[in-house]
Amino acid sequence: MKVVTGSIVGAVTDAITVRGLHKAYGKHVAVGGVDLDVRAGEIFALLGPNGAGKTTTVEILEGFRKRTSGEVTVLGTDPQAAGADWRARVGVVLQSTGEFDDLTAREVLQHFATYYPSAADPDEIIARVGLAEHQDRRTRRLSGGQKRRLDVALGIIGRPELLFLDEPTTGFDPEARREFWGLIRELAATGTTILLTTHYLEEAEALADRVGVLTGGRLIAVDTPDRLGGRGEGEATVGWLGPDGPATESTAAPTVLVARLAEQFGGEIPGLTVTRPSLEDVYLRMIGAGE
Ligand SMILES: Nc1ncnc2c1ncn2[C@@H]1O[C@H](COP(=O)(O)OP(=O)(O)OP(=O)(O)O)[C@@H](O)[C@H]1O
Repeated sequence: MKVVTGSIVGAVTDAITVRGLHKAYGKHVAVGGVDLDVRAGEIFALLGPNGAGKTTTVEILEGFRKRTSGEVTVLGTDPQAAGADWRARVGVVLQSTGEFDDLTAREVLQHFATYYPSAADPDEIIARVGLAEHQDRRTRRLSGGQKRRLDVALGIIGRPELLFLDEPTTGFDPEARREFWGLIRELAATGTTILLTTHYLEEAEALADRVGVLTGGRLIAVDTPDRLGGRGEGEATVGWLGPDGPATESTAAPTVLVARLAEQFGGEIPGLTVTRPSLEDVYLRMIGAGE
């Protein structure tokens, strides 16, 4: 039997389709009309300040919260009405760590593997998340970062088609974060769709095919990290070391300026830099404007 994993728009299959999503907690509108498509196989990062509505949106997509109104399709099904078969196709890594205290990482994974119809080999998953050395340690004795890896392992043990990661690398050291990014890229390369929320702009830049910026319950932009907010098209800043010290100039035509400077200096321009706004620059500008 052919498994249909989402709605088909043109030639692109969508793992997630959201139209006019609203969620209110009493009088407080947490999500105020979000439209979103996440394509099958892509890594999509949802960015936004505290309280923007990311967790609410993601938990509605995961089937953990009920929406007030709007249409949501995840892997071809409305999560609010989905059953165990659908749940087995979706992996979830929540913000808070589960506590299994006296069980070892290996035992926890072996236990959770029994819940899925086609679970991965727990030993392979332990190795993939970099917990092989600590697999026989009681989980209460794992460090914060190691617990987070176990959370990720639990999210992928069922071989999900779609993986939700809520702030996956909070508390990771830089090396662990880079390793984790490698793991996420590997999962995406083998066809897993990934929706992650993060407060780390460099994480979104390193991983995401597309990013969405949510603020005040509204999605104000969706684009590739290098194009978000007109990044790459706007002015660049050219810096160099002039006779009177460091100099900078913002220009829409940096190549022309560099050529002129090269002529002035008769060759190499001392201390030359050409920079565009970082993802963080455009993100901060956007959420500032959205407030
Ligand atoms: N169960 C709830 N009851 C009432 N209000 C809630 C509830 N959950 C969230 N909210 C409110 O809804 C808004 C959106 O919260 P949400 O947790 O979705 O934001 P977030 O973008 O995930 O924030 P963070 O980055 O801090 O995790 C906030 O104003 C929050 O206070």
